[in-house]
Amino acid sequence: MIFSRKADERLDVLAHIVAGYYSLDANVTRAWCTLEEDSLVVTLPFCAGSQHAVIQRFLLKALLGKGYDNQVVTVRQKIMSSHSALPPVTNIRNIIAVASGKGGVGKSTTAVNLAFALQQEGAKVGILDADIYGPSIPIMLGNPNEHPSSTDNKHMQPIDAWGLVANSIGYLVPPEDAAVWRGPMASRALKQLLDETLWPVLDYLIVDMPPGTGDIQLTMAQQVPLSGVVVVTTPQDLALADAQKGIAMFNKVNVPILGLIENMSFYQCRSCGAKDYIFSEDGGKALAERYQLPLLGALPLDIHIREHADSGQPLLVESPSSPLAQAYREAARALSMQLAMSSALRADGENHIKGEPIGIRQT
Ligand SMILES: Nc1ncnc2c1ncn2[C@@H]1O[C@H](COP(=O)(O)OP(=O)(O)OP(=O)(O)O)[C@@H](O)[C@H]1O
Repeated sequence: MIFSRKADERLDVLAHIVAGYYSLDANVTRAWCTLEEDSLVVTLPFCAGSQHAVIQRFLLKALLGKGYDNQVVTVRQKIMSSHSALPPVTNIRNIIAVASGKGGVGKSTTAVNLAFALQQEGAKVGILDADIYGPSIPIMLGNPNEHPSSTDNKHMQPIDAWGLVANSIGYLVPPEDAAVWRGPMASRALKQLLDETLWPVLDYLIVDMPPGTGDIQLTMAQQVPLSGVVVVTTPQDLALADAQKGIAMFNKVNVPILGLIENMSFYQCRSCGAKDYIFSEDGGKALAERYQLPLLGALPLDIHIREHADSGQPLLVESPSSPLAQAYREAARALSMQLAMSSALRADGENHIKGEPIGIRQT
């Protein structure tokens, strides 16, 4: 009895420290704190693998400050399935759409880099190219000539690319074929890509949506059991106006908007380091404030981002320690945390998770 009261006290103290670290309520973080043997364990419901050691050091120091010395603290993470209005897809815990109101703002580039960033934070990640009319994911993953294999002519094995799994209409038909499809055919193709791919167990499937807010996008948003959406915009007025239409569209179909990513926020001169706000300044921040949405990240207009996308050598794989890779990982952590904090868990638990993750390398 005395032991369990002492253990509870220790867990309460730990929960308060974790709450302080993440600016959350201790009622929330208390559920993350458990005792295993005599070790304190913090299980984060979001991915932040690169931060576990930092958090552990912080917790040990804070515990010591409260008179708890010689503690053993373990930090780990476990990502759960969040609620979506539609039935889940087998083996996928969370489906996150990356959308933009306007074309060419860097939606696909952001989707690919966020997918790798989530993976580097310890999540199992897949990417689905829903941009049926202009699939660019195969080029960005450096494997445009691959085709998914099938043993029963019904289901496809996703393409394994740098530890992610991926599928895209670009792996299946020549671009000129898909370009002439009408809306219902494009929507059907997306649904088939989603349902007929043999996804391994994934914490996140990132869906690169087609740009715009027309009927096709609306139908797609209604067909896919989305846990949430990230809206990519540049700070420019024109892009912001279209991003607002995107926000309105997802609100209409009750898909939670997890936040905004401002792409091409600024350009930093490589010689003198001066920043130029080519597409205007702080537009994404102002939009986020107006809609009370988190600004999950702001990425510069940078030649390396373009070069890696074009060459099919992903930035986060090739230069994982670069400041750009760090900025994407920071945005990925914010996204993962936002999803975990803002959505309810699936009421039916994890019945749709049918096995162990397969074929995915950990970085
Ligand atoms: N932050 C950035 N810095 C430099 N170039 C970028 C950046 N983001 C995207 N690009 C480049 O801008 C172009 C458009 O990017 P991308 O294809 O990702 O946009 P999109 O919004 O998905 O376009 P679409 O509307 O065609 O789907 C690409 O050449 C890409 O390499």
